[in-house]
Amino acid sequence: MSGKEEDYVCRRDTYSTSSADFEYASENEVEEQTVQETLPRKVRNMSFKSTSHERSDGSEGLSSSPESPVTAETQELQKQRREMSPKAAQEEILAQIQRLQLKLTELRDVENASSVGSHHSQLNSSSSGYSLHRPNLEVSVRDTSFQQTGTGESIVSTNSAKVGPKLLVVSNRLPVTVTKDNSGAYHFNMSSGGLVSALKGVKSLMPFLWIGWPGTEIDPNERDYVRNKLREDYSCFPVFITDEQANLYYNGFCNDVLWPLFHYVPLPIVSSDGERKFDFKYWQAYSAANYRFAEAVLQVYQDGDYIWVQDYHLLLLPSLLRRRLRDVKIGFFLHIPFPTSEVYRIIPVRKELLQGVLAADLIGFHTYDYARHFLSVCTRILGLESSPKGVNYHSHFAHVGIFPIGIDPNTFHRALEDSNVQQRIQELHERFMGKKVLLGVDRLDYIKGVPHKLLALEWLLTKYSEWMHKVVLVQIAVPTRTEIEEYKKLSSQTNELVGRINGKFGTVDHSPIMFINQSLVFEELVALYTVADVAIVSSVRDGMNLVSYEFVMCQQANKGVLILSEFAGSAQSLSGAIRVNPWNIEELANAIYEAISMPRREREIKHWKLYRYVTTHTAEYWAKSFFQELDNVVKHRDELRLSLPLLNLKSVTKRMSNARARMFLLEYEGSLCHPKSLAELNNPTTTHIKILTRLCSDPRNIVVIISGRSKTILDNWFGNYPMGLIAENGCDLKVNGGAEWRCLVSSSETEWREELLPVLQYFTERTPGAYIERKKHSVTWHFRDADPEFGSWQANELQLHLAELCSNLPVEVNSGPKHLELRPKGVSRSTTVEQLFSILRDEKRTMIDFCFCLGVDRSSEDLFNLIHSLKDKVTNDMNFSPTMDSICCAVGLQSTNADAYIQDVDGALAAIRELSSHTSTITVDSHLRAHTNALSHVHKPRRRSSIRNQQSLE
Ligand SMILES: O=P(O)(O)OC[C@H]1O[C@H](O[C@H]2O[C@H](CO)[C@@H](O)[C@H](O)[C@H]2O)[C@H](O)[C@@H](O)[C@@H]1O
Ligand SMILES: O=c1ccn([C@@H]2O[C@H](COP(=O)(O)OP(=O)(O)O)[C@@H](O)[C@H]2O)c(=O)[nH]1
Repeated sequence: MSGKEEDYVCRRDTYSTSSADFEYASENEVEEQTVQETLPRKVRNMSFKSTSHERSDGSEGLSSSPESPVTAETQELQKQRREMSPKAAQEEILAQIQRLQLKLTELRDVENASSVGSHHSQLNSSSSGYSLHRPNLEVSVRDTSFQQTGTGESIVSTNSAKVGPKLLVVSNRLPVTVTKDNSGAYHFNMSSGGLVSALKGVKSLMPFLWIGWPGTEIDPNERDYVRNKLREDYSCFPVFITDEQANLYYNGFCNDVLWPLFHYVPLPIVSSDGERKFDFKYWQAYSAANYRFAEAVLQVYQDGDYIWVQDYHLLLLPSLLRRRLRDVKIGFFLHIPFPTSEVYRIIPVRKELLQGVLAADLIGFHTYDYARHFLSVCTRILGLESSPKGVNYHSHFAHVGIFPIGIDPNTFHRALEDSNVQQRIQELHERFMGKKVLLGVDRLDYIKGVPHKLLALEWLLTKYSEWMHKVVLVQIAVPTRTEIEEYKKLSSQTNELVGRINGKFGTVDHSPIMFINQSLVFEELVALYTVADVAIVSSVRDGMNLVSYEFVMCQQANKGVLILSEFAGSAQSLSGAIRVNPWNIEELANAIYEAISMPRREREIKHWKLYRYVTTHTAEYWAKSFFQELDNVVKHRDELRLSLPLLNLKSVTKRMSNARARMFLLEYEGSLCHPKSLAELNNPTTTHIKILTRLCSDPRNIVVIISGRSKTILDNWFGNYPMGLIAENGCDLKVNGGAEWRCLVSSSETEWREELLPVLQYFTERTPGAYIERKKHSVTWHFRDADPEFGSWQANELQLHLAELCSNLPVEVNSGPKHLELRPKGVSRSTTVEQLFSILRDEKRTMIDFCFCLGVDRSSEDLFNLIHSLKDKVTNDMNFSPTMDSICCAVGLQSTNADAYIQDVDGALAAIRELSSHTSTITVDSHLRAHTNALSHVHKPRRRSSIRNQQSLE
């Protein structure tokens, strides 16, 4: 196992995973590996595909699949069973049954897997964050009912009838807190949090199930009871996590790594105990916990269900689900800020997290800024093209949307009508008579800016001393995450400040700060919201901040003023607030002064503005908008898939086998290998040569490689093999097997170079990372290695300049992925392919009756069009059989003229491999020997993996 694999595979004593799901290989590694090589050793040795996992506790987990799945463990297990209690032994047997059941499913799945999806999904499980393939657990997840075992854990039944689709909401915590008292009895308390009320509206649309952690470790023997109770009484489905695991995952990774960084708080490199702050054990626990959640979802998922994943605790979950359920509808909502790329890039596992969430169909944020940062991060960190609508990643479009959450106004209306609340309001009015009440309601979290608020009060009381005995700050500081060092520090710092200010400005009759370091019951909170004159939200970052909304709901009578930090998400919606920068203590103090001195009329106007917003943009509205958008994007996705299906290899090979002369037009960079700006980095690997030479070895096949590189480079790469070559995107052509290149550029004018090169040079000097590739006929300006945003921006500028300059020159500007190309007018890949066909005709070669064309999505449109048009006129052309068949296949899902698509480069390579295996292999060995010799000149120094591949071939 490589060091990399070790990093991602969780410790066996807590949770072990096969690396098929958690392995992240670099592009180069993947490119050089064969399908078999990319699979972990354990899986490679098996006669069937496995994506399964094994947990040491043996419960619920998907099993791993050793070489002899049933017998290898048997002796050891039997021995263990003899030593176990009867109950534990029964549980063990049941877990075994479940494992076998899943294995059966996998075997059936493999049997059915014949499309390219299933082939290249094996490649993809390591090459990308997620891959699209058929659900391995399709049979087992079809059912939502559980068979009671009577003794241990439930096992999943496979045979119940399917009901209509349901919504599965997945969040870290269930809305029900489960506790166990000293007598061993369980208690279930439903919370009335924001998400609970938000989802009320969606509940009316379809059946609903909430999946999450019950907040405590549940004894395995009692899990069935807890699960059934939650399911029946609360529509909840628990994800069981041990306390140790929860500590590492929730406190360690979620709240001590992701939370601070997403809120712009830098990570210290070491904690106070001298441990690394970002420790891989936290990441492993996070991955393992996400995997646990995926298992739980798969147990209750049925085809057609919608899955809505909530928040930063579960960033990996969309990809874990997508791997198993290709067509699943997944929404993801981030409740906290998404930071700028300069902060996000600090996270050591930044790519993995992005790849995880990008498998969702819709990713929602509270504000435009968060969405903008996310898109920018996708471009900068993963090098993906993004638009305001979303990001395309491995042929899956992740839509991005802005959905500011709200609250449930009715909850507050009802509370305010409650006579107990009214009585409490009365009491508080009397208690604070003659004073202005400032209110702060925060968890005692460093993001909430509580010290900022206290310092501002201190400033106010110093500067406007007339208010010294007339204002009181009621600060609710709900203890939170008290095990974490930073929270402990904040708590003592806050206590000190409160003591100092109360000591400085307090009297026997009056303390300026009433500090309540505990959570309040809802009724008390509503009463406080109602009597307050000013609410101060001074967060230094806050995803949204619901407190600001709740205060507004309770201020219909008083028309109090809201002071709101511009760093809270709600500041972007609540324009009736006084918006402040909490870091500017004086500004905050002045805002408090302005608020307590504000005339009623002005307060009324501001309040109505706020009230209108809060009562229309409710939690229910938020949930419904998100859900409707999810439904729309998924419908659109499915329509697109229908119009451009995934390449069906079985059908291609069948159609190919009927043909006597086949043409394979294969674009090289972008289709068969990941594009790089420097040609030297894109040498074909041994795997490429092996596959392509095998394809060429069949006398019925004509293989043509198409590239933008020069003929010298193509000769270096492929010159030793009987392939046709098209260089400089059509400028030079070498017909299969021939030694000579034909030049297809008619104009010999080259003066344009002198005129245009200085312009390219000018932009290159001003675009770090950009470079000019000069070729015989054409020139390419590459910006792949430049800053993605700046590079695109410069490319647009350059294109405008060039377009103007080229209008009277025999050259045209073509824009391609991460490059601009200056090519003589009238020459293109399609014109050259057309020429090739006519050369073949003139040379009276066999009539082509099958053509397979592979190209990168949009940039190959002209080629696909040509093939379609040639196909249309086959009957008039002697070069084609009257029955010529053709398939245009795009690598990527954006092409409009292709007949089918392949997800990515790895999939394309796997597909060509498959096609090559349907050819004669008589001459493959001699070609390979030639390649090995050729490589010894081309590949210096050799990369480790290419040497390894070569050795395995030799
Ligand atoms: O205590 P936790 O379980 O770790 O959760 C912390 C809080 O998370 C949620 O707040 C976040 O979402 C809110 C609604 O979208 C948003 O207003 C806030 O800015 C986010 O931090 C949750 O709503 C809180 O109850 C939790 O305390
Ligand atoms: O004693 C308290 C104080 C606050 N809250 C609730 O906690 C939530 C805080 O949400 P917000 O979005 O403002 O901040 P978060 O704590 O989620 O970061 C609000 O709904 C408050 O009503 C509560 O339940 N008990």
